Amino acid sequence: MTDNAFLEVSHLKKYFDLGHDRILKAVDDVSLNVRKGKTLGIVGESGCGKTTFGRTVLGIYEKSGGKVVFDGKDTDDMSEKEHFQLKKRMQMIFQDPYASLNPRSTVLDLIAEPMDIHHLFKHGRDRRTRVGELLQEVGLSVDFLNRYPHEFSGGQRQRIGIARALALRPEFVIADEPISALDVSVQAQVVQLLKQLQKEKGLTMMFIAHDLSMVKYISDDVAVMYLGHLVEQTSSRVLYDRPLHPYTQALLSAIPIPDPDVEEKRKRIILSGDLPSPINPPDGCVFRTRCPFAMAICTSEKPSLKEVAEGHYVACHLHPGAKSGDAARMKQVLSK
Ligand SMILES: Nc1ncnc2c1ncn2[C@@H]1O[C@H](COP(=O)(O)OP(=O)(O)OP(=O)(O)O)[C@@H](O)[C@H]1O
Repeated sequence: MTDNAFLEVSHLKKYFDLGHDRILKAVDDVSLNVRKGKTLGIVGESGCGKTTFGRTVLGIYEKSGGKVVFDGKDTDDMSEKEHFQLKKRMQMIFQDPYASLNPRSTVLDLIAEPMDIHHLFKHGRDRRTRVGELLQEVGLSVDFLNRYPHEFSGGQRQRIGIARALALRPEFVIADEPISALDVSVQAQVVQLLKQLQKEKGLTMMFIAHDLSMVKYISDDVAVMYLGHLVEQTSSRVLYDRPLHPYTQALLSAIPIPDPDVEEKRKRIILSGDLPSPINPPDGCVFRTRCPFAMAICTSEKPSLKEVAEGHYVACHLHPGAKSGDAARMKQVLSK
């Protein structure tokens, strides 16, 4: 999709075998790229497969199909040594900092653990100095080295989680809903910190979230997922100015606007029904059962992801080459 891709994912699948002939298609045929040194936001409702996608990309889950190319190298062609190195180069920041930090370990041991696994230090003094540096990078005091996770607030714990993820100087970081467990007042601070660290270190990042306003702030590009499928991907600016997929339009129309005049005038798209089960997804387009514009073709044919404008990819039968009747119909529904 893009020339300067750091991560290239093609046709990635992750199916969970639930037994009794039941297969849950958590990620189904997702292709996308993350540009080097940029942040890709991944958005979609709870259960659409964002976390599974991130974990499968990192190799935490074994993929059921497809390809992951990291910095030009197919992960399937890597040697054991390269895989071990890869674990250093890719890191994850988790949603719930409390659950992901061992309550019996000190901050020093928690942050040093990934470095200990890779035997980075000969002397305890160097280990302490490096952890102190990391604490300062995430805005925490070096005085916290000997304290335990329960002594910290949610925002501080997430900073410890970020320091731990950065300990091995990764090139690629997946932040999986890093702010959803935090108070609204500290969410912006943590996002601001991630944005600053990403810029300073030239990190390539994937930011998984369902809060579209924060995604807009931090992401260069955004990918929208629905029921294990990628439905739209483009730059953050274009996605928010000109969303093309009806699902993206619905997600965006649900963000509250602080100005009451604008809020009153704008059209909200309310999706009917719940997210269908990924064990038994709809035939054809997976979104068709909730789509206000569904047509006959949406039942019989799965739309493929197509580039409708430069760098703007959509999987929807209304695009591209939508017949004038379809476009008019879309306008009509939107103006109701
Ligand atoms: N280990 C697993 N075994 C079986 N099913 C799973 C497993 N992990 C996830 N799933 C299922 O895969 C689907 C996608 O889940 P996933 O957690 O990836 O979605 P999500 O978009 O990240 O949601 P959330 O925002 O709630 O974390 C869901 O139906 C979920 O129940």
